[in-house]
Amino acid sequence: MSDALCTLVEATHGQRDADWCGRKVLVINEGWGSLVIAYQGAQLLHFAPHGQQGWLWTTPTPKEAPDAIRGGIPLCWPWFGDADGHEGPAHGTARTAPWRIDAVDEHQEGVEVHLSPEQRLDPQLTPRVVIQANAQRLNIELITEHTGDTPVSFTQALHTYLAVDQSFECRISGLAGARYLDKLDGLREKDQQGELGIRGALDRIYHSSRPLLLESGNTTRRLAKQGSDSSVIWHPGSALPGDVPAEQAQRFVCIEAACTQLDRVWLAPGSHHLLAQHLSLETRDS
Ligand SMILES: O=P(O)(O)OC[C@H]1O[C@H](O)[C@H](O)[C@@H](O)[C@@H]1O
Repeated sequence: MSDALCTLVEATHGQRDADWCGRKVLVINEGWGSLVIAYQGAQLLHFAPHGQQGWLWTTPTPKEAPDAIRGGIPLCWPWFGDADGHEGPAHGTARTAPWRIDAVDEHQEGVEVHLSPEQRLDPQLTPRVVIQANAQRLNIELITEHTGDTPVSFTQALHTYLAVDQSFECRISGLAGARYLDKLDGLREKDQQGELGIRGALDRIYHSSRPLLLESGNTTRRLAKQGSDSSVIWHPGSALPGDVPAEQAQRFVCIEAACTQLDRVWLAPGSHHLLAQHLSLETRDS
């Protein structure tokens, strides 16, 4: 966890709003653990069960608000990747928009937080987010309701940045045999041979709905998902974006639960779609 986020969490007992790098954030620090959510983009920036290191990575040097924050779980909505015929930035408008917190339901074992955008982000689609956290797991749901009149399709992602010891020593299992589009090779279609070891720059869209295991050092994390047939794996390698300091280059890997050009979501008026990612620690007998 970045020093500034760490200081915020340590200075919090219970729940409060605070400022992080010019952005309003909700900080919760309870017996079960801690989390930090930015009102910008409904972006979860930090989650840790009590006594554990943070599970997510967030840059200590974000661009100025309201530019997108690199880290935690950015929402790519209502499109993933390039503007895809829309007018607007890569990965959509949700991650830079102001959101409001509709409810914080705290209980002995954990917390559930509900968020919705302050303004309409799409003419027909309305998103909301539910984050559930406790000492064992983190669940995030991005629910899209069709509140318009005509069928519409969209793409999206929960663009999760996982904190790791050494990016280029990580292994991701659960993708063996899956087809993928290699974004670093002109979107060529390829087959994953064996398990995936991250050893350099990687930008791939796997056609897969399976749960994945991320092994980093002595820790194995399980990432399951719902409502998603695309798993995006991304690390920039040595071509670091400007908001990633060199010493942080090996501290993260992105494993994204997505709906992409491989599995666009079609919604009829009055229907909804639920995209979810579930993170937990893998133990030997689980
Ligand atoms: O820099 P961003 O807009 O946050 O995008 C970061 C990355 O997100 C995804 O993982 C895409 O597959 C990548 O192509 C992109 O570079």
